[in-house]
Amino acid sequence: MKHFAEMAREVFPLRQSPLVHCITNNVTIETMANALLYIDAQPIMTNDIREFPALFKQTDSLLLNLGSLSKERENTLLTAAKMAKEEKSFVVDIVGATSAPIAQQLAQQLARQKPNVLKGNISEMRAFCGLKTTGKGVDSSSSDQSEDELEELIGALKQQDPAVTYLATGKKDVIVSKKGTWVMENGVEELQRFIGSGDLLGALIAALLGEQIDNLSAVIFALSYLNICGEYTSENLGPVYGLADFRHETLNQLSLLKTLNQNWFNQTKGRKQ
Ligand SMILES: Nc1ncnc2c1ncn2[C@@H]1O[C@H](COP(=O)(O)OP(=O)(O)O)[C@@H](O)[C@H]1O
Ligand SMILES: Cc1ncsc1CCOP(=O)(O)O
Ligand SMILES: [Mg+2]
Repeated sequence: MKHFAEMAREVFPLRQSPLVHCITNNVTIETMANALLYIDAQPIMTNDIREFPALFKQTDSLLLNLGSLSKERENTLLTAAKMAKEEKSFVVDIVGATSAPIAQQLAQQLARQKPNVLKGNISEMRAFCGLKTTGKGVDSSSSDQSEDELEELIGALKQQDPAVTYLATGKKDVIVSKKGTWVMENGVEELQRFIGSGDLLGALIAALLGEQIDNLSAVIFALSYLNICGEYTSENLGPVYGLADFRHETLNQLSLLKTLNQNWFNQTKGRKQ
């Protein structure tokens, strides 16, 4: 992790205020837009494909999130991915691939457009690889996260297109890229108990790609930053707190940690396999 530790101080605060175009679900769209502002990026949430040619000239990266899909958004996501292919950095977040066969199929189609990063929670990523999963709805299950299941997932991700960097989130997070495999261990359990933590992570990765940070580093820094914000929150809120306060304070930390503790990356726990 030494290489990343040296780089970390250069990453946050962001210098270029990247404009991130997000095509995303209706549930977490506002949380995602604010999270981008809190880390000094700029969001634009546009679904209208007529706007894309002009918009693509301005944006630095693109996020495609498959949650709360509709036929119209499916078309929008495919159009954007085809335009982005080899032209613009983009992240695909396969929300719902565990439970919705159409999202699962769309995830495969979008993967063929070679996103920089394809992510989901561990159950969604198991579904993407064709492995059995006990995940339901948009959440992962704990039984998909045993050491054996994680090893199986890592093996399956290594069989996927090596042009793409893969992130599977959960208690432990798995990153598979052509540069190697990492297992990361930051975060607190409450992060999976507010809606949008996974979604905003996808947007943070896209923001770092928009700063021309390489795929693997963008994943490691965005993931570690969010999870360490969650850890700070849990430590600072006291022994008893409600989940709404946890959510609020974690979002606050997104805006604070980068300036209050420039050595935040030293708290990263993880290893290359
Ligand atoms: N049990 C957990 N312990 C620590 N961190 C977690 C846990 N579950 C999820 N996280 C973290 O919360 C964030 C969102 O992950 P997850 O809940 O898996 O995504 P999603 O919202 O897409 O289902 C990630 O940064 C992940 O590392
Ligand atoms: C509840 C819900 N339903 C469709 S999308 C969505 C939000 C999912 O957010 P996340 O993937 O960050 O948990
Ligand atoms: Mg979630």
